[in-house]
Amino acid sequence: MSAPIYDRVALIGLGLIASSMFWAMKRGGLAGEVTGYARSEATRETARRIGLCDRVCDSAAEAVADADLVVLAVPVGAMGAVAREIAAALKPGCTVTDVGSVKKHVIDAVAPELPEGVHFIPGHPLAGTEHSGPESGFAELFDNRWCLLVPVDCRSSGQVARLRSLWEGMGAHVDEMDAEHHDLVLAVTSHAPHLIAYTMVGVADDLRRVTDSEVIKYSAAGFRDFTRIAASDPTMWRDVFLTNKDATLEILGRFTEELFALQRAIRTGDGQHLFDYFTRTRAIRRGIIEAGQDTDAPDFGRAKRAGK
Ligand SMILES: NC(=O)c1ccc[n+]([C@@H]2O[C@H](COP(=O)([O-])OP(=O)(O)OC[C@H]3O[C@@H](n4cnc5c(N)ncnc54)[C@H](O)[C@@H]3O)[C@@H](O)[C@H]2O)c1
Ligand SMILES: O=C(O)C(=O)C[C@]1(C(=O)O)C=C[C@@H](O)C=C1
Repeated sequence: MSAPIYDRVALIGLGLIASSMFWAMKRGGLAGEVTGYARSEATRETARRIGLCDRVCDSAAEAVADADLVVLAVPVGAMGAVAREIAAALKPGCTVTDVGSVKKHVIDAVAPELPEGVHFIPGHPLAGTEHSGPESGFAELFDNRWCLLVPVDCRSSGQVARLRSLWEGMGAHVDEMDAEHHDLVLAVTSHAPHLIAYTMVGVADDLRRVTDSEVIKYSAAGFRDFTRIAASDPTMWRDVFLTNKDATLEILGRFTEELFALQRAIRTGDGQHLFDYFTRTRAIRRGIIEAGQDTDAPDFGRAKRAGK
């Protein structure tokens, strides 16, 4: 096994993403000692019991002391407070990154808290599940998934390359993007879809109560996916919507317009509108597969190697 990319890594927040990073770093021999901290005593106890982290500390400052890489893996709304808590204990020249689902808010909240000379490189792995907490992580979570890095300071380019190697070592494909673009893209691909899933499950639940039918029991595959997504962590998603407000509202506005147009087509019996719309969306899915852009598709690796 080659030398670790970082001698010392600190994970702040010990939930799904941090625990998956820990197991993935251990799998690849990517980090020397990994320390960890979570705000709740119960989470720290669980982490110690399952061997999550080489050392679980009772304060964030203790966890980051001497770390070459500090990973903020807490809900987006808590990032600023955590940065303030660790700032004085950071090793000069270390890198601080985060894994938050929203980037502009995290940059605005974290960057002003960090001392001069610390490299702040925001990040976001596009991988997750509906589970949360220290016991939900697994080493394979990032395999063949994207991780977006959002560099904010050109003086950090050497450290960006190093962080990129860490994510690649954990199995991810890495791209760089600016924060505003990230937040708009994610509003389309992740945030609005989550809100729609939450809403559909709420609607089905209301219906069940009203009609006493078995809406959820007999749900088909598509709706089952909605219920899985709607089981995601309420704190995390509350924070996502509150901190990516503008982009999410923009996408939801467009979504509502399209929905009304489809609703009208159904009411007026405009089958042509429905057929054309579904033909267009089917072509989009097929185009994604042909371009080798679906990381779940079996031939993704081949398409990437062919430079698509
Ligand atoms: N779950 C996903 O699918 C997913 C995917 C990519 C990125 N993310 C992002 O990763 C981050 C972590 O998400 P997760 O799914 O691992 O969450 P999680 O709920 O599994 O874990 C969050 C951890 O943070 C701790 N925590 C909360 N507030 C804290 C504070 N003030 N100080 C210290 N610790 C604190 C909690 O105790 C918990 O251990 C979030 O910002 C989220 O947006 C999540
Ligand atoms: O698979 C899931 O459960 C997810 O919702 C993961 C998912 C996503 O929307 O794709 C959720 C939030 C993240 O910020 C990144 C990934």
